[in-house]
Amino acid sequence: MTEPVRHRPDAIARRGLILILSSPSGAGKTTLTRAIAQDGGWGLDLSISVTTRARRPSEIDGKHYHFIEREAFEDLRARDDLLEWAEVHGNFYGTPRRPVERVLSAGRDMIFDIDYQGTRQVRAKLTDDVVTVFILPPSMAELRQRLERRAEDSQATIEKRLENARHEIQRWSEYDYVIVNDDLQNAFTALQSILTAERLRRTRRTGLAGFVEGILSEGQGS
Ligand SMILES: Nc1ncnc2c1ncn2[C@@H]1O[C@H](COP(=O)(O)OP(=O)(O)OP(=O)(O)O)[C@@H](O)[C@H]1O
Ligand SMILES: Nc1nc2c(ncn2[C@@H]2O[C@H](COP(=O)(O)O)[C@@H](O)[C@H]2O)c(=O)[nH]1
Repeated sequence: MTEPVRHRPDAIARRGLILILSSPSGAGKTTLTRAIAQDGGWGLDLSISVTTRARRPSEIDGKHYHFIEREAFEDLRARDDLLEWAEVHGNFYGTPRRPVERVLSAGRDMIFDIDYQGTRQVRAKLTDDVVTVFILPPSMAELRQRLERRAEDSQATIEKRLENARHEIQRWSEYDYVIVNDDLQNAFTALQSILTAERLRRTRRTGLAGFVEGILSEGQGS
């Protein structure tokens, strides 16, 4: 008896995607971004931004951000080395272009933690391959508590970020998905579900036609 043919669904080729998380400061996007990127099972590359903001005590240069001077930021912009950039809370932030191009051309996925201005720019450039998620806090009071408990910014910076949060929260409707980060584990599960579903999208799976042909050709011409 001949062995039944076993097609391998995990080998179906697909285009890489960019998963963008945005939120007001303190809603938890960095926590969620890092949790899913550090879980090797998800095979996500994390985009490391450049910023002119001062490093927080817990941050490591090259891991959390590339901390650079304003002049170096202007040089990157002038050379078109940034995929997108924005001024947020009085500092400049940008996504280095080359790592993104490398990851996408290898058919892998990348996760970004960027604001709504950057999200608009990336979406305009890479329309089909961008999935956007907005993280909401359960309340303004909880947002304040999280920023104060995190204790990484001065009180003046926290007040400024809370003021900006009211403006940023109003961008929620520009996003494909919205997660309310009340319980962290629930929010993480929701994020994993979004990634799983988006990876299964027919339009992104360039190898699907070949896979179907393989199934249909079984037993033909033998
Ligand atoms: N569901 C949650 N419940 C309670 N605390 C949380 C939850 N999610 C995140 N936090 C905590 O809230 C704080 C802010 O989270 P995080 O730094 O991820 O926010 P952020 O949106 O990335 O903010 P920023 O834009 O300022 O970097 C952190 O101390 C984090 O541990
Ligand atoms: N447009 C971009 N926004 C970015 C980028 N990297 C981070 N950010 C956003 O800035 C604020 C503040 O971040 P923080 O680390 O200082 O708290 C937050 O909304 C980030 O998402 C970027 O490369 N481009």
